[in-house]
Amino acid sequence: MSSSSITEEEASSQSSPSSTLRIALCQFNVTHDKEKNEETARSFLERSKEKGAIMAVLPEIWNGPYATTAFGEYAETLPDIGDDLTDVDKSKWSSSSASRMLMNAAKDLDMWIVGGSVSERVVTDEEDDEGKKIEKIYNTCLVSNPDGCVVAKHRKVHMFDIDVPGKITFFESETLTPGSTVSHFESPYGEIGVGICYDIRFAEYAILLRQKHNCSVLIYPGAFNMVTGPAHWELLQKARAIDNQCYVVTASPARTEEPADSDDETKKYPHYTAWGHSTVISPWGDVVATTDEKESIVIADLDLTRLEEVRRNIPIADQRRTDMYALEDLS
Ligand SMILES: NC(=O)CCC(=O)C(=O)O
Repeated sequence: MSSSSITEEEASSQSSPSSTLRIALCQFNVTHDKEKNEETARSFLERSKEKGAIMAVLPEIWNGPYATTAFGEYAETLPDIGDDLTDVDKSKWSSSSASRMLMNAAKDLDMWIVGGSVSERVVTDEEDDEGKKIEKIYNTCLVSNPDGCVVAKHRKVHMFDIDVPGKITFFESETLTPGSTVSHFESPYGEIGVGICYDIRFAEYAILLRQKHNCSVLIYPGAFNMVTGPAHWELLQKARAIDNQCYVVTASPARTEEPADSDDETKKYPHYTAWGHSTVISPWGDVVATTDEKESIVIADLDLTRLEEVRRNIPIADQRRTDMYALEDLS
């Protein structure tokens, strides 16, 4: 045997995805204090590592308030796919403390991090009537591999623009621009798809991740609310899991109550009450792990052999009537 030969065990681990993925969902209180939020996120990531997680997921908009009027103030210039910590000081995103925290944590802790989302500022080449460059703000998720390198960057595709009179009105598109990529990344656990919160309502997006990009896990950092959370959060996760015979993973901020003190700095932006309940659903539609509204780290072991079993038992992928209907990836 030559010295470059590999054992059968090594060969099988190279040719097929690893079969169990321990994932941690970091559900924590998000405050108005950016620095404090970064410290909290880092400490939840460290605790996830201590619990044996290989991958950790943060919530949607974890570095500041989830409010259309706050997105601009908290926005940062973010790295792109392929960027890592080499020469960060010379990079245009060097002032992004959120990105630095995520990439450093991934490297220090030797973990995959699906970095929830933060608001991203992009200065375009377009100019307004006064010749000033037009800026766009996106709701963006960065995924870092254990080398601290960005392997996916998802800009929320579907804007959370809803009006349920007397209950909840929210228009992300007042300040945010939608992205236009179907986002996924390769990992030792197979291809993993990424969406953000409201994206989970769109079956077509998840179907593309499964059918065109062969994803086994769909991850949605999210922040549902007290109206749609109890009604739709778990059902939507189950629907996407069953439609696509994939694991579906969500991570939400913990629920914080509206502060009573009207002089408080925290009154600067309207309060958004998150539903919480970060969850993992299996390809069969079972709840693998979940929590309530309080701070917690949800740990789940994703058995990837279960995917093959469910797909073999109910072979919808082969039974699809592609002579009757089709879904195209136009992105
Ligand atoms: N942050 C969001 O996209 C919220 C989505 C939501 O609550 C919904 O009902 O959908």
